[in-house]
Amino acid sequence: MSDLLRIQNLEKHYDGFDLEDVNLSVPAGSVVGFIGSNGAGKTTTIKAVLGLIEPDAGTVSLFGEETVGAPQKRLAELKQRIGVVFDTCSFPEELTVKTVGKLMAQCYENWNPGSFRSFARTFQLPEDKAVKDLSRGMGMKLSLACALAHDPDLLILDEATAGLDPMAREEALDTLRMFMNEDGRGILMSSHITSDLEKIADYIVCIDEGNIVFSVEKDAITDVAGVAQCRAAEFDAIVDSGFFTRGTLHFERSAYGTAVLVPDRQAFAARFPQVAIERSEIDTYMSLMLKGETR
Ligand SMILES: Nc1ncnc2c1ncn2[C@@H]1O[C@H](COP(=O)(O)OP(=O)(O)OP(=O)(O)O)[C@@H](O)[C@H]1O
Repeated sequence: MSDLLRIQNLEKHYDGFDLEDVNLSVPAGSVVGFIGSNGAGKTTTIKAVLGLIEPDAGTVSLFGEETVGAPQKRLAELKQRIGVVFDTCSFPEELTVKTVGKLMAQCYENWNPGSFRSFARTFQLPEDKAVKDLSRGMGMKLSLACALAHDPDLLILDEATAGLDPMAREEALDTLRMFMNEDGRGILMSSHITSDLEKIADYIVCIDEGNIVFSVEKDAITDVAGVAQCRAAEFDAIVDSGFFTRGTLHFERSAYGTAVLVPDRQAFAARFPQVAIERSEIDTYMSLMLKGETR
C-alpha cells in the first residue's frame, strides 16, 4: 500500500516549544486520527505538511514526492490533490456561499461546480447567505464542501468537526465515509472528539509536547486493549508477575483502586481472571499513556 503522506523525523522549534522527530504516514485507503492535548503540535505538523511553515529538519512526502525544499510551483501542483479544512472558516466575510464556490473554481483545476452545489445542498447551506452570517458550524460545513468539491486524493482536517452539533457531525462523518469509498484516498484528521475517530479512523497517532507518543491501529485500542480496575493486592500481584516488562505498565491510582492499561485484554483475563477488565476507549488509552505512571 503506498503512502499518500509520509512525514519523517520532522522538527520545528519555537521559543518554548519543540516539535521533535515526528514520524507519521497516511497510507492510501486509510483514515489516520491525530490526537493530543492543546498545544501538543498537531497544527504545527499539519502546517509543515502544507508548506505553510518551514520545518527545521525532516522530510515530508506527498504522493511519493519530497516537498521540503521543492519549488513552490510543484508544491502548489501537489496541493491541488489535497482538500484542507482548518477549525475556522477563513473565506472573505462578504462573499456568499455561491461566490465562495466561484472563487474556489479559480483555485482548483478539478473544481466541480455541480459537486459543490450538491455538498452545499446536503449541508443545507443557503447559497445567497454571506460568510459573515453563517454560524460556526455552517462555516465548517462550507469549508468541508470546498475541500471535497475538487475531488482530492487526500483530506487534511484540523479540528474540522469542532463546532458541529452531534447530528451535523454524524452527517460530516457519513460524507467522509463516502469520500473513502473510492480507492486510493486517505484522510489525516486531527480531533479532540475521539468518539468521532472511534467511528472512522483506521490508525491513531498521538502527539504530546511535540513528540509522538504512540501510533497504533485503532482496533488495537478499542478491540484488543483494555483497562483493568485493580485493588491494591491485585495490583501488587500484577507487578510481581512479570506480565508487563519494565516500562510497559501504565497505570493511574484513584480512590477506587488502580486503573491499568492492558495491551491485550484477552491474554490479561486468561492470566488474571479475578481482575475486572473493560474495553478501552481512545480517551482512556491516551489518558493512561500520557498522564498515568509508568513502571
Ligand atoms: N508561530 C508560532 N510562534 C511561536 N510558537 C508557536 C507558533 N505556532 C505555534 N506555536 C506554539 O507551538 C505549540 C504547538 O501549537 P499547535 O497549534 O501545533 O498545537 P495543537 O496541538 O494544534 O493544539 P490545539 O489542540 O490547541 O489546536 C504551542 O505551544 C504554540 O504556542
